[in-house]
Amino acid sequence: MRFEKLQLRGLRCISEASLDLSPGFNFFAGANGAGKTSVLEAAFLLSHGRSFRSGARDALTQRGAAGLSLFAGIRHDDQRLVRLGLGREGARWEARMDSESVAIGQLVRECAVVCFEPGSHALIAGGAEERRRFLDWGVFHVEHEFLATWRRYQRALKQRNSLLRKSATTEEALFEPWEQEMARAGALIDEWRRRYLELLLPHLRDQAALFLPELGNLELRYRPGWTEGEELLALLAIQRTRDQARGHTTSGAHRAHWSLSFAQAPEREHLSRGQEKLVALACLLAQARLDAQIRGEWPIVCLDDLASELDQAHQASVVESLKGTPAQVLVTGTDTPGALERVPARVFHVEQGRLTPLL
Ligand SMILES: Nc1ncnc2c1ncn2[C@@H]1O[C@H](COP(=O)(O)OP(=O)(O)OP(=O)(O)O)[C@@H](O)[C@H]1O
Repeated sequence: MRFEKLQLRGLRCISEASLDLSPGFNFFAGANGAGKTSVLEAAFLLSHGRSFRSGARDALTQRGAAGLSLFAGIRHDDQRLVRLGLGREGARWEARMDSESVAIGQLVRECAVVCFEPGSHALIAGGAEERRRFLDWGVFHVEHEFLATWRRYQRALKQRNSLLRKSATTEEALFEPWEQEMARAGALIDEWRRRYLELLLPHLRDQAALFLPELGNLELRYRPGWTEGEELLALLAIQRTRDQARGHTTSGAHRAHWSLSFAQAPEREHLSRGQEKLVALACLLAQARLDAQIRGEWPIVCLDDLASELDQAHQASVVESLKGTPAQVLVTGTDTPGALERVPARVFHVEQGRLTPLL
């Protein structure tokens, strides 16, 4: 899939921009603070319903503007054109698809963007939640029932946590309905996550061998969030008193985690910061390849500030590996990365929130 058109209004320093994008490489060049990352942020908002930057959502809307609005014309590989809109006024978000009002989940399903940006190394260096989010975004795009199941699970978890805090007893009749729901939904989520990671692993190994051959064989470890082989329902009942003392549910799909290790770097601490970034990039591109394999079309790939994140050899190998695919790629940088000089790209000059196509 690709953005044919991307329009931004009132996003950070961008008052108004309308971009006709190339189906291949697009490069956004400009000085620090010019607004390059904001373009990728717009793509990410449409595909995730949130920004990749931390901080208040209010900061997304241009200072002094009443709201922000994003519009994308997405051309799928089967030539279907879908018009997506996402707007925010005050604290309220509104999503539209082909002029109809839709839930954000529906918008996000239509738009798949994989984004490598300076914060991406948190996927490796950060906590389990970052990796769970990455995993769940992938599962969400391939398992249609995932979102509804995940919401059911979250609702039951919230209810159980609230009972743990408010109730003086751990009475079966109070807890059991929510625990049943957590166990049912949790088993499905676990099954989908396992299946997804199994499919992801060969792509991960290929990408890691390309970017980090010196680290040797890659292994993936997954834990469901409760003792392997035990029934979640039984475990929740046993752990009620302990959970009550802690004030929250300590086992379940919300505690799942996965990690990677390499023959030459068995622990995360054995990786340099640059290697962490490369492993994160390998994960993201593996996810893009798996998405393409399952859904039959490549997601859009965004690479923020590529030249300052990776050394030249790795920049070249990223560009080289994407050049051979039908992916639309959006890259930003203060200067054109050497690797991009050898591929045809549409270039946009970005200056103080204004975007001008150059080629
Ligand atoms: N709510 C806002 N209203 C107006 N301007 C904002 C708002 N939030 C951020 N900005 C400004 O918008 C710009 C954001 O730029 P962005 O992060 O997209 O720049 P960039 O070109 O990627 O920069 P760098 O190369 O430094 O990463 C900055 O100049 C910032 O000060």
